[in-house]
Amino acid sequence: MKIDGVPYRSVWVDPEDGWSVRIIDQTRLPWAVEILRLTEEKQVAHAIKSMQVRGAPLIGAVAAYGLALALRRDASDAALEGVAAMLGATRPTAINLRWALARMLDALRPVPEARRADAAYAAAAAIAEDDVETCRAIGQHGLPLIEAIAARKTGKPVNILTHCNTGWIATVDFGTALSVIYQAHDAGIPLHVWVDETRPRNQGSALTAWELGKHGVPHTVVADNAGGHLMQHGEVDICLVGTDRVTRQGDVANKIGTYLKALAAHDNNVPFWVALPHSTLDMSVRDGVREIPIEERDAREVLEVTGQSWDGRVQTVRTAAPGSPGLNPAFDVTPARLVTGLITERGRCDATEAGLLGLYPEFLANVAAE
Ligand SMILES: CSC[C@H]1O[C@H](OP(=O)(O)O)[C@H](O)[C@@H]1O
Repeated sequence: MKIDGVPYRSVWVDPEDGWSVRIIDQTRLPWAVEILRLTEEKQVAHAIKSMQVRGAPLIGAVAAYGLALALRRDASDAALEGVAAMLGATRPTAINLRWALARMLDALRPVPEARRADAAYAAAAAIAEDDVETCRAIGQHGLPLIEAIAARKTGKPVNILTHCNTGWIATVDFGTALSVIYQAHDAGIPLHVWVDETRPRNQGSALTAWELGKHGVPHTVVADNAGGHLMQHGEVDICLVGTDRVTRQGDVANKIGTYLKALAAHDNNVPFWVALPHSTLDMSVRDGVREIPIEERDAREVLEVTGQSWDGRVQTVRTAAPGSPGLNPAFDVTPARLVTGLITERGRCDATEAGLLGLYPEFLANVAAE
């Protein structure tokens, strides 16, 4: 996607040296576009843990490049396995991280050490390119949903509510739920996006609002707790969100607060659609509420907030009463019964095992083997 007319991806190999890895530091957005140069796997691990890069598909792609960086220095079996395990432990909920590292290990274990680094860069690039094409396709398969609503609204904008950030900076490019929004906007469909601020890290107000503004998409930032009210008053035509892991029965792990939005949507008969690439599927898990590990982040993210002061300085201030403890679960799980449907790169389906197997029959073998 473009930043002020200049095309960017959210991760890339530096063309100057051909091996270091470039990322946009998302903790500096929307106040500054700062490009970081990563040269070793520890920097990649920090970037993922600190959310300099975040977003389920993106952290998988960046971890893949982190493994390639490590293998430049040490391509031994021990290094391969050890660095993959270290990077895989950075964040527990998004299955894309494990998916990408498993794909890298499958590709690299058979390769002789002398050729492993080159093979790792090729495998990481393949993951990145797969994500770009996958996210583009997600947008295409979601577009008919917006077109159908637009047809009923006779020229009035389609009102879409989204949670967290599922845009091009949550993926290698295009995004997932936002890929649908971008394609509908670019197709000339009048639309408006309610952007959940998405406490506590404000991925909505800081990242989604920034992305949509750069692309000229009409939007309004709202408090997370406003969504139910908007739905009660007919101000939301559809909810479109991303996900960090979808289980075999269609349960959806996503940013904390998604479950509450889904409950409000269900109560107000608002369609609740979830966009995901194949790398977000976890067919090894059935009951998401019981089985998906929920990342618990530093409570300071809840007790404090980072923003820009009137004199332009980016500061972090405490908003909670001094001395009060906090709790910071970063994700929740929306049961499949609250999900209207899933939008994937292969098409749309019900949030059910049958729906997913219809789009991904290759997983049938796994299920049958159980
Ligand atoms: C395109 S999926 C993005 C997904 O990841 C986000 O989590 P985080 O910002 O903590 O990495 C959020 O759950 C989004 O829906």
